[in-house]
Amino acid sequence: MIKAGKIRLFSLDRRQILAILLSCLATALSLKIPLLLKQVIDHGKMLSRTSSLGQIGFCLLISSLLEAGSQYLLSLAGDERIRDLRLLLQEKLLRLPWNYYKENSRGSLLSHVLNDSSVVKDFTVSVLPSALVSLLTVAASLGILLSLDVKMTLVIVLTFALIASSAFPLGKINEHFAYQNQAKLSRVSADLDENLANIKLIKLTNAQAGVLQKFRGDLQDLFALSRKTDAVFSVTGPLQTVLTLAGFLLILLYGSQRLANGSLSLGMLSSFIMYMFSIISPINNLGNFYMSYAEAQGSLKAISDILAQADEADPGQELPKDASYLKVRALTFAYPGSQDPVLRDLSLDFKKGAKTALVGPSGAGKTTLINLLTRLEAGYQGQILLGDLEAKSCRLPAWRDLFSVVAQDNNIFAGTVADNLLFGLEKSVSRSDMIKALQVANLWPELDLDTRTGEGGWKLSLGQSQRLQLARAYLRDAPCLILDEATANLDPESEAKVSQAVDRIAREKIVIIIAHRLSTIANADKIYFLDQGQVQAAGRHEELLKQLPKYRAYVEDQLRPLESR
Ligand SMILES: Nc1ncnc2c1ncn2[C@@H]1O[C@H](COP(=O)(O)OP(=O)(O)OP(=O)(O)O)[C@@H](O)[C@H]1O
Repeated sequence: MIKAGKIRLFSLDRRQILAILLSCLATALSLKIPLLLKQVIDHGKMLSRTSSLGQIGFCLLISSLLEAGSQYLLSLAGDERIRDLRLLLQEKLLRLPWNYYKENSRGSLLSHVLNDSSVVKDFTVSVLPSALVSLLTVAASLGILLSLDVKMTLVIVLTFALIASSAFPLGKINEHFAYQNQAKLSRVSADLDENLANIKLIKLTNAQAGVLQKFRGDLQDLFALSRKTDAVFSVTGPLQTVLTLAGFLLILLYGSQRLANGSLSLGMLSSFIMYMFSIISPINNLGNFYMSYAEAQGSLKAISDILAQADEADPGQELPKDASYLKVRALTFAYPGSQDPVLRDLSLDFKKGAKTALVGPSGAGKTTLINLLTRLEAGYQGQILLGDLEAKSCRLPAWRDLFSVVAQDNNIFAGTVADNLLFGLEKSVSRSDMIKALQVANLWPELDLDTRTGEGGWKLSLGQSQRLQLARAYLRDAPCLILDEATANLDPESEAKVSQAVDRIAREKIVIIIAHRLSTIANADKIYFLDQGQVQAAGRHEELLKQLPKYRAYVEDQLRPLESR
């Protein structure tokens, strides 16, 4: 299992080392073949010829088997490596603060988890082992060649030095392209994700043409880059072939001259040519190594950047058993990078068995307050207290267990109604418990446990999706229920069903409602009227109507028909 901070490009596990050893053995056997061939050619005796041919066959067979074993082990190591890397990234992504997701697009994160991990895996389990084996192959071949004939060996080294020097500048160009390619691929992935996530908006605003144009632009950028890479590759291949052939001819010319003056046997020349061919591919591997290394370094950097991010703070203090009183004292908060606080010096009390409504115009800071209470946002001044315990000092999962949130935005995911009910629950829940939850939320028998909800709850009506969230909240049974009322108007029947469900689930709980509907506001035990990040007044609806003209104006504004606002 890979650990964060332990991802290195130059690290080999035991399985990879074994695979490299097998591959080296296979190479050693195959390097013996040209020598055996030399014997077959140079020694006329049939007996020696047959036994050498037999040995060649044996070497071929065993080296193929060893190579197959090595490949299997490396593939297995690769499969494990990519599984572990992706898991590590997903674990990390689940622990990062919520703010991180506001700054980084989902598409590029997807690209890091899927593509970059694959590049890193390829390097560590394929490129690196094969470069090591190549290096050993080249060194061993040159050793054998030197022992056979120094001058011929020097001609071969000279030839390959020539080939390598031509490949190096092309490798440098490719390295530059590899970096750009990763960045552009991540942008394409980000755009694609955004387009799919906003498909409804795209359709309703007829934005297909604009969206397609932007996406085409991204693809065109990627295409332009691929074209350059293709151009370099199309030169690299033939150039290497021509240079290799030229080298081959040089060796053949020099060899035939030596053959003519009797200083080299035909068998020796044949084995030299065979050795030359056997080191072409390892030398190419070594030539491409730097480019793959540069690409893998880019991917590793993207992965390491994610892994180096600080997790959500989780100090570790357990919660008191009595979770009946939530207090906010002198709370001030500004979003990161902003000097202007969106909440200023707020003090509020939320009690068990009471419905507290947060009311106020758009942008007043209601959602921000909820995000601070649930610790999605951090970095506030002042205090958020459960009893006498400060939120910041509590274990984060335990703190989040305090809340069930019924949100306006899409908190339903693709699956069945039952999948959605059970989401995040660790306790075992029977089918009859789930049906009870649907009944409490006024959803039974309207929806069945096996009804499919569609991506983001698209197959459900707004009222159904709210009631399904309420049913989930019922099963979760957290001490504090937070309701962000949908601004979209529900029809009176749905609204009545939702309010009945809330009343059933909210008994004996701290209930906090971001309230938009007059019926909810009027029904609340206490209302905090927020404006510009401050509590303007607190009390029951009738009291606030009398006390605060601004509140009265707000309520009248809420009641006025939309077209006259
Ligand atoms: N991530 C963010 N970064 C910077 N500013 C933000 C961020 N999220 C919200 N804000 C700002 O904080 C202020 C309060 O926003 P908030 O969403 O809490 O208001 P609200 O009362 O819930 O509004 P609404 O009723 O429209 O949902 C707004 O001015 C908003 O622009």
